[in-house]
Amino acid sequence: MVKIIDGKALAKQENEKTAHRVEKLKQKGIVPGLAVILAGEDPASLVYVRNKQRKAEKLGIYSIQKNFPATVDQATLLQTIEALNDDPKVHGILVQEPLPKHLNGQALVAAIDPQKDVDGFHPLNVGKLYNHLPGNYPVACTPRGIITMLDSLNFNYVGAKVAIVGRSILVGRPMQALLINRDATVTMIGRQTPDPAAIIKDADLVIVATGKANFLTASMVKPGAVVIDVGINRTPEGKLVGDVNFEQVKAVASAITPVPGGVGPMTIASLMSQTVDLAEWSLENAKG
Ligand SMILES: NC(=O)C1=CN([C@@H]2O[C@H](COP(=O)(O)OP(=O)(O)OC[C@H]3O[C@@H](n4cnc5c(N)ncnc54)[C@H](OP(=O)(O)O)[C@@H]3O)[C@@H](O)[C@H]2O)C=CC1
Ligand SMILES: Nc1nc(=O)c2c([nH]1)NC[C@@H]1CN(c3ccc(C(=O)N[C@@H](CCC(=O)O)C(=O)O)cc3)C=[N+]21
Ligand SMILES: [Mg+2]
Repeated sequence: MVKIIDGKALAKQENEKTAHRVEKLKQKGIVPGLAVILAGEDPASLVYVRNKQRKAEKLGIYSIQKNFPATVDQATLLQTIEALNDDPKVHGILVQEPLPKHLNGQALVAAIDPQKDVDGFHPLNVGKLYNHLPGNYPVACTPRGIITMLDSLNFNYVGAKVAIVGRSILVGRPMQALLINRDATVTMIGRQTPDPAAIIKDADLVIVATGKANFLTASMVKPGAVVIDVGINRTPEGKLVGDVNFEQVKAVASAITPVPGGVGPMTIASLMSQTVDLAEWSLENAKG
């Protein structure tokens, strides 16, 4: 029997812990704060923004939303980031991806104080993760949430063959780092990869983050593999679907995440807990 990995239930568990940690910080006079910068109207970003606003409010996290039209210029966004870097009420800053093409997203992320980089996208934090350095630093929320899901299955990382489809800074690359740091053998797949089907068919764990509905079909998957679906796509009818043909693949996989109710809620839970991490670390730094 296939196990449907319940992202909503796992997220609820994590959110309860987060709410408790928020309470403890409040007793010390600190309210964890999260600032989100959005330029334009990417549909997946709008889903994300709506859900995390709601969750932050529920958990007692102070949240600020900075919305700009798609025509906003780089200097305005840089000024916004600098003001948030200097705002003591803000512990986490996030710039929504994707950004309109005329903007330099890398430069914006590099302008975020690395200690407020709640997405873990700043080059300093990416470098720490990639080098498997010890210590406290933020890591990308979606891969962090996926690790929580895999841990819940007692997934055996050591020696596991993993195929990751998609190589973005948001998902694929940090996912690769977290998995190689756990001694998995990871193959990255992009548009130019020759014979991706053969690589995927050999994998014990398949993680799909392409933004292409129905990318992964049953015949591509090794029987008993674990399948993680990161994709968020809207059908013409307005339904939310992932990158995996869920009905087909669940007949072959040993465990699979649904969309909605899989990776998405875990991403939000990771974002909330990491906002609290940053607030706690800033308190430790202030003491030390
Ligand atoms: N549920 C959640 O919490 C989150 C969901 N998402 C969703 O996940 C999806 C991916 O997002 P993101 O990582 O930002 O995506 P990007 O659009 O930045 O990257 C897509 C990646 O997929 C690869 N790709 C696309 N088509 C194919 C193909 N046919 N064969 C092989 N590789 C392909 C691209 O390859 P190449 O590099 O060669 O161009 C690229 O690396 C989106 O639907 C997004 O909305 C994203 C973040 C969080
Ligand atoms: N800097 C940055 N960091 C991100 O992590 C980031 C981003 N930009 N841009 C957009 C993508 C997309 N993303 C989602 C997170 C949660 C849901 C989510 O809550 N999904 C619910 C949707 C439920 C519903 O509302 O129907 C689910 O899958 O169950 C969706 C999408 C994060 N992203
Ligand atoms: Mg400053």
